[in-house]
Amino acid sequence: MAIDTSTSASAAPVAYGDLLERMRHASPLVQCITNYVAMNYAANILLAAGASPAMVHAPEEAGEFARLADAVTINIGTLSTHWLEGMRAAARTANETRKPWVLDPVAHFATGFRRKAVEDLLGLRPTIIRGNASEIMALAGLVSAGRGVDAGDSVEEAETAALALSRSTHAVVAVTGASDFVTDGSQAVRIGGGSALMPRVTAMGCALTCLVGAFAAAVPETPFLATVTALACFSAAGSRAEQESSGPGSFAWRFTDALAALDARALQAQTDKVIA
Ligand SMILES: Nc1ncnc2c1ncn2[C@@H]1O[C@H](COP(=O)(O)OP(=O)(O)O)[C@@H](O)[C@H]1O
Ligand SMILES: Cc1ncsc1CCOP(=O)(O)O
Ligand SMILES: [Mg+2]
Repeated sequence: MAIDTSTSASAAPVAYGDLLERMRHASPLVQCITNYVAMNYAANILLAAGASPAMVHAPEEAGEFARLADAVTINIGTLSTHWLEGMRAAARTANETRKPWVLDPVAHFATGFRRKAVEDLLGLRPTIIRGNASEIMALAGLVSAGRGVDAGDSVEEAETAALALSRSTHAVVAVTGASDFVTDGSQAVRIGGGSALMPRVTAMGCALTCLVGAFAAAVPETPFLATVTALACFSAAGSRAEQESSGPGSFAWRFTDALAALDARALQAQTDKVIA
């Protein structure tokens, strides 16, 4: 299947900086159903970016809370039956109330329980799917080299799978890694930049999924550009944070600071450099 990047977002100049300002102005309430590993980091990343996170997953309230939220993000990283019920309830409410919801299928290929959970969640029609290359390849039915939460495949190897997955689910699909790939089934962009230290900090991808939710809420008319903008913010903050980091520990907090300090002009400069 051919991948057409000639209709990419870069064909007409996109004001990514304005989309960042819109997100900050709206400060969307994002209901993040994420894993125990990611909860604290992801909440701090959303606050740094200018959104408002709420980690609400219990089945007794997740559906009700989704009525208040501007977007929902669902991540199966530390899954249990109880959590899955909450995820389904929140996704259903998001659909009923026409709000975007984002799926992060962490290591969904690893066990039968995860595979079944993701099948159920895909049936609830996510607006956006964000995963690493191994997760996206396996979701499209290909053999992947992934074993756990970290990718074993390259983004380039996952591009065709991402396109097929987007066409079959009608979701925007984002594959992340050394460079990222985003498609809505008819257009696609690649995003470079970031830092090799990013995969050495746990929950970076999970936090990014939550930020994708924030942009999807603030830019509802185009989940594709909302996703690209969230990924571009990570690219810019990653490149900046790397400059003064001495390892994954200092990188993690410098990244939070860099995301908070990122302004429209710096984001626009980064996108001019790294989006193709
Ligand atoms: N080698 C790398 N170089 C630059 N950025 C990277 C690299 N690996 C991952 N990233 C970035 O880290 C973030 C999380 O992506 P990824 O590591 O693929 O997710 P996950 O944590 O779900 O496996 C994304 O913004 C991605 O662009
Ligand atoms: C280590 C780990 N184990 C279960 S979820 C999780 C976090 C994964 O985070 P990410 O997908 O962002 O690397
Ligand atoms: Mg992940």
